[in-house]
Amino acid sequence: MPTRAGFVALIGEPNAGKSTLLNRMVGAKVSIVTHKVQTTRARIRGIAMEGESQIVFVDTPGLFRPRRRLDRAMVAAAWGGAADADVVVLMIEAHRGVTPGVEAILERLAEIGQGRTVALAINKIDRVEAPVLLDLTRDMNERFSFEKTFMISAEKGFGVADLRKWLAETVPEGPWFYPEDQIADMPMRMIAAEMTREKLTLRLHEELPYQLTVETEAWEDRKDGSTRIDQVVYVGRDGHKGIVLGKRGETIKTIGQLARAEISAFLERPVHLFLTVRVRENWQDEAERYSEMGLDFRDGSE
Ligand SMILES: Nc1nc2c(ncn2[C@@H]2O[C@H](COP(=O)(O)OP(=O)(O)OP(=O)(O)O)[C@@H](O)[C@H]2O)c(=O)[nH]1
Repeated sequence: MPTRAGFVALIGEPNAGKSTLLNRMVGAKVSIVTHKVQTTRARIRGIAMEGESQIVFVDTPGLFRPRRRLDRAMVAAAWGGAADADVVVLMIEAHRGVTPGVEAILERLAEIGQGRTVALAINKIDRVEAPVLLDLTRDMNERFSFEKTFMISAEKGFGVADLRKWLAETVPEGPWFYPEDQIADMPMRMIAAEMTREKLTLRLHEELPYQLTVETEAWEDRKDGSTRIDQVVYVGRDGHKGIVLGKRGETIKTIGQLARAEISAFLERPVHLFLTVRVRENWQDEAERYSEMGLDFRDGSE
C-alpha cells in the first residue's frame, strides 16, 4: 500500500474540545510534540500514525481569539495554517449549536475552504439528544458543503476512531514528513530551538530572513534546578544579522525574553537562555541537512 501524509488543521471555538480530540488521536507516544514544534507555516500539535498514513495536526494560533496586540500579519499567518492544510476539520459543540463564533468561522471558511477538503466534527454528543443532533447536522450542512460530518465525543471516545480512519484515507498519497522513530522522541533541544524560531517568525514576519534557522548548541541542567540553554540563530547573509539583532540589540533581546518564558513553561523549570546570531556559509548544504531532519521541509519547495 502506498504511504500517505498530510496536514490537518483542527479549527473551532475555544473550548470546543480540540485538545481533547488531539490527545485521543495522537496518543501518548508522540505527546512530546503536541506542544509547539513548528514548521515554517504552522505549529505542529501532534502527529498520528494510522496504517500507512501520517497525519500531522497543525495549530492555528490566535485564530479565533485575537488578542489586542495581534496584528493583521499574524492573523493572516494563523489562517495560513488552515489554508495550507490538506484537510480542515471544523469542530463545534453539539449543545451550543451555531453560535456567533461558529458563524464567523463559517464565513472565513467560505473564503479559504474553496477547493479544500473540509469536514465537520460535532463534539460533545453525549450532551444532547438525537433530534437536536440531526437538526444541527442539517443546519450546518446547509451553511457549508462539508465533505463529511462526524458525530463524536472526544472525551468519551465515541466516533474518534472513525474520524481518524477517514483522515488517514483522505490525506494525499506521498512520503511521510517525519520518520516514525523520530516522532517518538523529538529531542528537547530541537523543540526549544523551534520555540525561539517561532518568536522570531512572529516578531519579524515579512522581514524574516529567508534562510534562518535556530540551533541549540549547549544544554545544561544545573544542580539548582535551572537550565542553561545556548542557541545560535543562523542567517544566510551578513546583512540579515542586523534585522535579527535590531536597534541596539533590542529585537533579539525581546525575542530571547519571549522564548525563555515559553521554554521555561514547557520544561517547568527556570531557564537561562543565551542567543547568538551568526552567519552561516555553505547554506545550501545546511538547508538540506535540516530537511533531512524533518524540519523546515517546506523551505525552498514552494
Ligand atoms: N461532555 C463533554 N465534554 C467534552 C468533550 N470533549 C471535550 N470536553 C470538555 O470540553 C472542555 C474543553 O476541551 P478542550 O479540549 O480543552 O477544548 P479546546 O478546543 O482545546 O479549547 P482551547 O484550548 O481553549 O481552544 C474540557 O473541559 C473538556 O473536558 C465531550 O465529548 N463531551
